[in-house]
Amino acid sequence: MTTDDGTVAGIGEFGLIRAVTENRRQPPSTLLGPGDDAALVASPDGRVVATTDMLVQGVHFRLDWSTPAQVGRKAVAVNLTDVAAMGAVPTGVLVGLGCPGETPTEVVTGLVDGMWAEAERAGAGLAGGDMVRADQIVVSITALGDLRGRTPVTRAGARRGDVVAVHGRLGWSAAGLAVLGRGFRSPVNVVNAHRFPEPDYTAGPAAAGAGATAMIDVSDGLLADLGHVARASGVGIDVRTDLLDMPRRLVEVGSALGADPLHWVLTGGEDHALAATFPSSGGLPEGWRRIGMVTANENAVTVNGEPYREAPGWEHWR
Ligand SMILES: Nc1ncnc2c1ncn2[C@@H]1O[C@H](COP(=O)(O)OP(=O)(O)O)[C@@H](O)[C@H]1O
Ligand SMILES: Cc1ncc(C[n+]2csc(CCOP(=O)(O)OP(=O)(O)O)c2C)c(N)n1
Ligand SMILES: [Mg+2]
Ligand SMILES: [Mg+2]
Ligand SMILES: [Mg+2]
Repeated sequence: MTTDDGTVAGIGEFGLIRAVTENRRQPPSTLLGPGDDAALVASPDGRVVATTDMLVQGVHFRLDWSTPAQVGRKAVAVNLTDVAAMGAVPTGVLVGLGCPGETPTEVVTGLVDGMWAEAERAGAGLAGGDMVRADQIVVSITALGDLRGRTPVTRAGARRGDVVAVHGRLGWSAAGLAVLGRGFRSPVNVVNAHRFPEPDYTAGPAAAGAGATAMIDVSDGLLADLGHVARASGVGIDVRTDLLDMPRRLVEVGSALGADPLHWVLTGGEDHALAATFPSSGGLPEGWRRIGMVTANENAVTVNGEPYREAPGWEHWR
C-alpha cells in the first residue's frame, strides 16, 4: 500500500530503496548490487562480498530485553547471514557505533564482546570500526565475505519447477518478541531466539555448492523474503504449510498469548534462516528442508495455492 505523500513513511522501506538506487550508473568494479543480500565488488586483488545492516535501539532491540552482548551477537549475525545468503564465507566485520555520552562504558564493551563472539563463531574478526555521539544506541555493521571462486547465488535465479527449501528456524524470534512485548521473560529458549539468532554459517556455502538457484536470508519474514526472490526471478512461489515445521513450543506460546503460531512461522522476521531454491532433479544438502515449489504464477507468493491475507513480514515505517 503506497500513499506517496512526500514522506519516507508514505513510500515505505522498499519504495525508498528504489528511489535511491534506480538510475544510478555503477562502475565496472560493482559486479553485483544493490538489490541482493550483499554486493560483490571487484578489485585487482580479487572479489569481495560486502553487506551492511544497522540495529537501532528501540527499533531493533531494547536493553531491558537483551544484554549488550546479546545485541552485539545479533548485530553481527544478521550481517553474516547476508554474506552466507550469497553462498559466501565470512571473512571480516567492521563496526560503526553511535551512543549518548551517558552510556555506561560497559554497555559498549559488552556490545563489542558479543560482536567478537559471533564473528569468531563464523571464523571472522572485527577488523575496524568507528564511534560517534548519537541520541540513542545505533550499531551499523559491514560484513565481508569470500565466494571461494564460486558464482554468487542471487535472488534472481529461481526457475519454475525448482524446490523451495529452508535451513534454520522460523517463527521463533517473532514468538520471543511477542513474549517480551507482553512483559514475560520465559520460555527462555523462545525469548533467546529473539535476543540472538544462532545461524549455521556453513549452510549458505553448502547450498551454493549443491547448485542452489536463488537464496535469501529470512530477516523480514518468510513470505516477504520469498517475495523478493519471486520478483527478482520473475516466478511465483507456493509455500505448503504441511511441509513447515510447527514446533510444539511455538504452539504452546501461541495458545498462551492468544496468537497464531503459523503466522509467526510465515511472517516473523529475525530468525535469519536461509531460504533457497534448488533444481528438482538433485537432492537437498544436509539440514535443508523442502517447504514449497517455484511456480509460473509470476511474482506471487502463495500459501497452499492461495494469497496470504495479512502483511507478509516486517517493513520499516509501516
Ligand atoms: N541506502 C541504500 N543505498 C543503496 N542500496 C541500498 C540502500 N538501502 C538498501 N539498499 C539495498 O537494497 C536491498 C534490500 O535491502 P534490505 O531489504 O535491507 O536487504 P537485506 O534484508 O538482505 O538486509 C539490498 O541490496 C541493499 O543493499
Ligand atoms: C524493540 C523491537 N521491536 C520490534 C522488533 C522487530 N523487528 C525490528 S526490525 C525487524 C525486521 C528486520 O529488520 P531490518 O532492519 O529490515 O533488517 P534487514 O531486512 O535489512 O536485514 C523486526 C521483525 C525488534 N527486533 N525489537
Ligand atoms: Mg538479507
Ligand atoms: Mg538490510
Ligand atoms: Mg539483512
